[in-house]
Amino acid sequence: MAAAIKICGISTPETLDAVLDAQADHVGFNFFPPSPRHLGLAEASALAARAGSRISKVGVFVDPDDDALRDAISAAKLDAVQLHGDESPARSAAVRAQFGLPVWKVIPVATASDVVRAQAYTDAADFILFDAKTPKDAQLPGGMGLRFDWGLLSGIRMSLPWGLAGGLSPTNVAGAIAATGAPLVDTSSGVESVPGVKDMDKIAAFCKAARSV
Ligand SMILES: O=C(O)c1ccccc1NCC(=O)[C@H](O)[C@H](O)COP(=O)(O)O
Repeated sequence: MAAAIKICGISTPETLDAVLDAQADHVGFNFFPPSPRHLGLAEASALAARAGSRISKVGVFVDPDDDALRDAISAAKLDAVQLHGDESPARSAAVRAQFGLPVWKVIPVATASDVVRAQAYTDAADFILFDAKTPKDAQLPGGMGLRFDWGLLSGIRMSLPWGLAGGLSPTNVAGAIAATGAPLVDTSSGVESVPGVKDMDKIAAFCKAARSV
C-alpha cells in the first residue's frame, strides 16, 4: 500500500490548492510563533475553510498550553494535534482527553534509544512521527531539512501507527519509503524554495515520487 503523505507548513491558498490537487492525505498548519511557517488564527481559519473536509488538517504545536490549543483547534477545525516539543506521555494523554482529537507525538531521533522512547507513548498518543533531532542551539525543533539515519528504524515494531519526517524531498522520498517501510511520509522544507515559501511543483513532485514506490 502506498505511504500516506503529509505536507507540513502550508501558509497560502495557492500552495494549499497544490496540496489538494496532489491529493496528499494530511496538511500541516504551524502554530509555533518562531517558525517561518507560523499561521495566525485568522489565516489558519481561512485556509481551513478553503480545504473543507477534503484533507485532514493537522495542527503543529511546540509545548502548547491549553488556551493555544483550544484557539487553534477551533479556528482551523483541526482533525489532529501534532505535539513537536518536549511533551511527556502524561501531557500527550491529557491533550487527547481534553480536546478529543488524535494526538501525533513527534519523537526526535538521533540514536537507537530515541526510537525506543516512542513506546512510552503507546497509551498516550495515536500516532508517532519520527523526525530528525535538531541541534540544541537550533532555532526550531522541526522543519530544518535535517534527516537522521533511517537504519535506526530497521525492523521496527510499533504498537502505534507511525510516520517518517526529516529532510525528505522529491528526490529522496521514494528511497526513504523503500528503506524504512514508512506508512506515512512528512515534509516541509523539502518542498520549499526558501524557508517558509512552498514550491507548488515540488509539492506535486513529492507526492508523485512517494506514490512511485
Ligand atoms: O516546520 C516548522 O517550521 C516547524 C517548527 C517547529 C516545529 C515543527 C515544525 N515542523 C513540523 C513538521 O512536521 C515538519 O514537516 C518536519 O519537522 C520535517 O521538516 P523538514 O525536515 O523540513 O521536512
